[in-house]
Amino acid sequence: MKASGLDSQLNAKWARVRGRLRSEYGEQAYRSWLKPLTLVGHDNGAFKIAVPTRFIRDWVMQHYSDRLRQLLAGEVNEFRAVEIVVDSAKAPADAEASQPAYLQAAPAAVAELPSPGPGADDVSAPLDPRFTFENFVVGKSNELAYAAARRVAESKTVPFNPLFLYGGVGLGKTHLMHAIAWHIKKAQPERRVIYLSAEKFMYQFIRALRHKNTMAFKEQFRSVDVLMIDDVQFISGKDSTQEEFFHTFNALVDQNRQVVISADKSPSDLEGLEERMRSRLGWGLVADIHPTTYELRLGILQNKGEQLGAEIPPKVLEFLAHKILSNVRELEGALNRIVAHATLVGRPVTLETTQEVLHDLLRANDRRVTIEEIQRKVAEHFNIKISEMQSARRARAVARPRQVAMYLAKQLTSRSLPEIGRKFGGRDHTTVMHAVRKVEELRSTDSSFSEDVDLLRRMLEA
Ligand SMILES: Nc1ncnc2c1ncn2[C@@H]1O[C@H](COP(=O)(O)OP(=O)(O)OP(=O)(O)O)[C@@H](O)[C@H]1O
Repeated sequence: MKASGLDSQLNAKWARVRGRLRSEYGEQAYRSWLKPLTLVGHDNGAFKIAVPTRFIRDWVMQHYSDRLRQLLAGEVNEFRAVEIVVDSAKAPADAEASQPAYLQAAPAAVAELPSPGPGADDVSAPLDPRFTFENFVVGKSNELAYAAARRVAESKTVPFNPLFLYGGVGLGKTHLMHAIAWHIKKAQPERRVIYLSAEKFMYQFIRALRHKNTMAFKEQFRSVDVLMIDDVQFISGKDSTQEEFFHTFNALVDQNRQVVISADKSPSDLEGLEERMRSRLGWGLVADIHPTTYELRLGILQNKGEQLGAEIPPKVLEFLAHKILSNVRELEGALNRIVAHATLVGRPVTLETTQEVLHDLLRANDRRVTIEEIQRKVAEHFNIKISEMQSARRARAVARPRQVAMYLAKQLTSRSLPEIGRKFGGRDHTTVMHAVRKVEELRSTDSSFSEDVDLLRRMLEA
């Protein structure tokens, strides 16, 4: 296979394919996953493409390889196959400087900072023993965050820096951070890990200022191998703490120490944060946790039910997964309540007792949103006529918003697929199912689309 000196015609075709991927998947997905692809060989329709890490290869194979194949086949008549290989030396040379930090080769020197002072463990908040990878249920909405967290925990070097996890309340950010800490403590006990909330970071900093021992404060943080700060939105707007955090962050990243951050919004949406800070936070891997799907909620309930060792009829679990959509914390709370009640009164858990015990929670979770409201908001947002929600037109400009509305109807109401289909011009339930899948797929590959959908959801839930 010819590995170098690809002819200019082929290079132009490859550039076109990359351009298409970029416009189809959006800037963020492109920068994170597709830009690192380098065409290294071509032989009679067989393409060889190099990526710098195994993680990227697996992700590309899973999410983009079909489209990549289609695009290459569209460019080259004799197209036969595409092979993706890992070659760390093949990170695109011209892009080195502008690449996300996690794609750049890790500097060899990691021992320039002094060894951790005795106080490093004091600042770290206690870890919840239940928050491990083993206890984390993975679904579509959290698979990227999970994979990235695992990668950080298992890697001996720094795969991406920082890892920025974000998502709504109670969706598992803290759980994943603790899981990283537990894993590192077990597998690499020599590495010093600090985990704390941004609030606690702020408190420690202010205390150090008051006691005039900011040097010791700085030392504590700057001498760790892995620093994890939870709920970083709390330091936005607090200028001096933000400044200190920024210095600490930079010092650690420059020394190739791992930083993991969580927040309720993406770096670009965090308010009250300085621009340089915002941009630096987004340099590594930004992984969002979406609201849960029904399948994930059911999986979590089954898992948790087993842990509790309680006999809970599957119907009850399905009922809860349908009804409690707010977040995982509330879902767990509901399960604990019905199990506690059953134990106290010495009677088995049934659908009736569940409804009785949880009537307040169920009422709060009852869907107020109607399908009509969803259709109206979505039509407004995409600037199409509301009648297009029922129309038979298939042009993408109307079909996509319609699919988004179907998806939201499934997420935000307790209507069945056939019922939803009927409200969209008498469509079949398989059409609704297809729409839901399509939107989920697009959400995982196109961050701006995903943000649009989240925005609509928030507006409808408000
Ligand atoms: N995928 C999951 N599998 C199992 N448990 C989960 C999952 N996601 C969340 N949980 C559980 O839900 C609860 C809330 O999660 P967690 O505290 O990590 O949320 P969070 O995103 O950090 O929320 P907050 O924004 O309030 O800090 C925890 O008990 C956690 O174990």
